[in-house]
Amino acid sequence: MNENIVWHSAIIDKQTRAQQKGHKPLVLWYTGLSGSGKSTIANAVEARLVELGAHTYLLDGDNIRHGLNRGLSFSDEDRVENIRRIGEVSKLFVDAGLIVSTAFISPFRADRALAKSLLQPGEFVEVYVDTPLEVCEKRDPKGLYEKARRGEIANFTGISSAYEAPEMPEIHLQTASQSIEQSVDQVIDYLVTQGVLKA
Ligand SMILES: Nc1ncnc2c1ncn2[C@@H]1O[C@H](COP(=O)(O)OS(=O)(=O)O)[C@@H](OP(=O)(O)O)[C@H]1O
Ligand SMILES: Nc1ncnc2c1ncn2[C@@H]1O[C@H](COP(=O)(O)OP(=O)(O)O)[C@@H](O)[C@H]1O
Repeated sequence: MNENIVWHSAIIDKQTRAQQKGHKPLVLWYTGLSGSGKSTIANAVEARLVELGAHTYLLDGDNIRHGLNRGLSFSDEDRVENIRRIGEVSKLFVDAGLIVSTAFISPFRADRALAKSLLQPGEFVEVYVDTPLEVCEKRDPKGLYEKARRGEIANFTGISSAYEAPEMPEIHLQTASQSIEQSVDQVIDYLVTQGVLKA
């Protein structure tokens, strides 16, 4: 880091912005295999949050890889960098007072821990979208599992690249046995219980 770059404190801080918005800022960090339901659930939760008057922003893996993280591959090294940047961007959006949702596979525990370490206690809510590989593969919404099985995609998560499941997620969604609506309710209930939102 350049020693001539000095951190500048702002007059308007996170607390002030949170007060203005009427809810606590935090990140809902969805993690799970491709096709587990991260985007679907994160979008549905965000829609519910907006109905409840919350100020939100959604960072979605596929979209971010078209812009900010264009050029990063699916090697372990590039996934680490992908998630490091998303952690930093999430921190900025939390600082802006928003309820941020991130929908990335984020397969490695150490990288999720790094993202968590950038935030204050309670601001990083790990949402494990726990869907067995067989179910994801059956859904195969983008046809990627079929391609990966044919050997047309290298380093595919769950097949030829590792996924390290969360050990103590704040929210555990089991989409093989619960509907999208039930998952949305579970996330919203958690936020109400934690005093992030008013019921
Ligand atoms: N090799 C390989 N492995 C896994 N996923 C692949 C791969 N190649 C492309 N895709 C598509 O990219 C999406 C995952 O991107 P992420 O940025 O979330 O991945 S990661 O967090 O860096 O591991 C993932 O999107 P989701 O299905 O929404 O998870 C896939 O559509
Ligand atoms: N109970 C469920 N919860 C979440 N998604 C489900 C469920 N049942 C079926 N699906 C479908 O599974 C697919 C999940 O895809 P997506 O949300 O893109 O996952 P991801 O972002 O994790 O890759 C969607 O087509 C969704 O409609």
